[in-house]
Amino acid sequence: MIYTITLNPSIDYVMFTDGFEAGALNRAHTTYKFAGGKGINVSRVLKSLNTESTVLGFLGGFPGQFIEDKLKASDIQVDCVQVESDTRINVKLKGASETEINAPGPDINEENIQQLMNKLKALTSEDTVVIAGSIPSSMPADIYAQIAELCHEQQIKFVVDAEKALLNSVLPYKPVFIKPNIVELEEMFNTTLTTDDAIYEAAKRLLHKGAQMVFVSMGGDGAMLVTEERCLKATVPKGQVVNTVGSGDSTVAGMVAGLTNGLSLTSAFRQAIACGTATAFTEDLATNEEIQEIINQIQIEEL
Ligand SMILES: Nc1ncnc2c1ncn2[C@@H]1O[C@H](COP(=O)(O)OP(=O)(O)O)[C@@H](O)[C@H]1O
Ligand SMILES: O=P(O)(O)OC[C@H]1O[C@](O)(COP(=O)(O)O)[C@@H](O)[C@@H]1O
Repeated sequence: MIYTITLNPSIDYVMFTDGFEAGALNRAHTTYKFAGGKGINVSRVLKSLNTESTVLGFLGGFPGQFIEDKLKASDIQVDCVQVESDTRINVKLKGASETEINAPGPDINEENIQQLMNKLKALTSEDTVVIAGSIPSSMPADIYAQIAELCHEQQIKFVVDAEKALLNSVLPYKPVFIKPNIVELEEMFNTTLTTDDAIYEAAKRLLHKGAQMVFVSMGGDGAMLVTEERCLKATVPKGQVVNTVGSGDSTVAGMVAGLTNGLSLTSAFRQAIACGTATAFTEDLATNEEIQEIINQIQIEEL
């Protein structure tokens, strides 16, 4: 079974305006409320790819209930720890450009953390864990390392999509892959990376620190997948970008589903990119139909 862990889920409140102006009264013409947070998005796209997963993490209050109801309505299994304070609501403003405001998240206490760790202790080498997204400020900064260490000890395959410090903390435990976007990769090395060679070299350094594969997503510029032996570069088709929220998570889902379902590395990577781009071109996360429509337009070259 695939388990996604979202330590800090969110309702994503997406507001489309005709032009967003800071400091002015803006009116939205269309709004959506989505069950969000990185691991949850991964589970939602896995479902579209006909791949089962269970959502783990913390949910609280009416936003937590909304998320649980939405996931269950989509026939996605949920086994979250219930917490006292409210799950956050993140605001995504769509005007001429995209503006996001992500909230810090609820209070999570030691008992809540233990409840989650106990669930993870039941997993085995047959399972895959995806840990993704920020941590509420009330949680210990080494929680990713703690989960990664547990996965390593129990031979559970695991994948990580999070910011710099969290990514760095899991490398010694050998994640199957990590997915920094290009900005996060630059932050990890405190430099700008403007050529394929520079991105490849940075990814290689993360392999040497313990990652089995590094998946660098680059928005409309596609992505690069670096392993010890191979370097694949994906180019995406041009299209109407509608809402890129969840694009990165969609790539993680496409890759995890591909690896789990026995696709070749190239096919898994192509599927991952198709998921990311199909999501960027639609309001919500991509459907299977939208992914299949685009998959043959994804170019993969071996560098
Ligand atoms: N403007 C875009 N045009 C086409 N595809 C996009 C665009 N933005 C994102 N994507 C797709 O989504 C993937 C992940 O996007 P990215 O912005 O790098 O991730 P994250 O959301 O983690 O920052 C990209 O590799 C690409 O496949
Ligand atoms: O946990 P973080 O880093 O605050 O990110 C949470 C946000 O990221 C998302 O999971 C989208 O992530 P991506 O656009 O990187 O795929 C939203 O659903 C959510 O609001």
